[in-house]
Amino acid sequence: MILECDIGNTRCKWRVVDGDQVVERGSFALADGFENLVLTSQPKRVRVASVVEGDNLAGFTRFCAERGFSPELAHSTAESAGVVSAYNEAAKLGVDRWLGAVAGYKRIQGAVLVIDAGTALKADLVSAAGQHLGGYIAPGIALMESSLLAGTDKVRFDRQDYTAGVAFGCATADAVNAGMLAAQVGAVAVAIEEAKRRIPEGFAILLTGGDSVSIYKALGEAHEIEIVPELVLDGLQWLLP
Ligand SMILES: Nc1ncnc2c1ncn2[C@@H]1O[C@H](COP(=O)(O)OP(=O)(O)O)[C@@H](O)[C@H]1O
Ligand SMILES: CC(C)(COP(=O)(O)O)[C@@H](O)C(=O)NCCC(=O)O
Ligand SMILES: [K+]
Repeated sequence: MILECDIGNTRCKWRVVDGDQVVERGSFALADGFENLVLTSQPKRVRVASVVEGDNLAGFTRFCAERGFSPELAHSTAESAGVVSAYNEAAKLGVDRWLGAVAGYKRIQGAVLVIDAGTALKADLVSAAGQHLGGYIAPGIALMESSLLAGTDKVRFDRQDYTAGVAFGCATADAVNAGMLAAQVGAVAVAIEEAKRRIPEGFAILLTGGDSVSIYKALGEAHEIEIVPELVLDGLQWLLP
């Protein structure tokens, strides 16, 4: 059995796999600490994707040390499992993006656009030949909200008090939430247009990350998109076989 962890800037998503069976899974906010990762199974290996480091990984290091785990950390490389990085400095590509690109390419076995809506909104395009063609990094919904709050005096509202969707808002909460969602959906729509320009023959679109469902709903039915909640975790088997 293997414990797999996807440690993002906001949340840790984890599961224990036994071959291709998922034995247990969970997620928690990083700020709440790794005492929230409660295992009932006894994994022998730990594979990790982390985009945080230093003090922010201290809780995870302690979690592993207390259980005698020697975690194996995935890294972005110039080539993995038939996918070639677009980055000149391949190690600088976020490992979550690299895992998503590799897992997406393996899943589709062809050209794929991977959208990951987490702390940041990411897009990554891979060609049918496995060439990564680069991508986007933009603030995600929660980062947009915190930057609006930090940079203004009067954008203040009750977090609960809004209607979901991109309809024009007639109160601050609605205007902000619709505007942020529109920005996400707009970036995804432009990513799809840019991907069409690069790969006119066509490509699959995969969507993952904590905000994937709200973006999926707001995108409408113009695009055929598959939501794959654990795409980053799926990539670990290819980088750390
Ligand atoms: N249960 C939840 N707790 C916190 N955030 C959630 C939850 N479900 C969805 N979200 C949304 O998902 C985002 C985090 O997505 P995620 O893919 O886990 O990010 P990251 O990998 O960057 O930590 C949050 O900003 C929030 O908008
Ligand atoms: C862009 C990211 C911050 C996204 O992190 P996340 O939203 O998953 O928490 C992460 O992929 C990262 O740290 N990337 C390094 C820069 C790059 O990919 O070019
Ligand atoms: K992530």
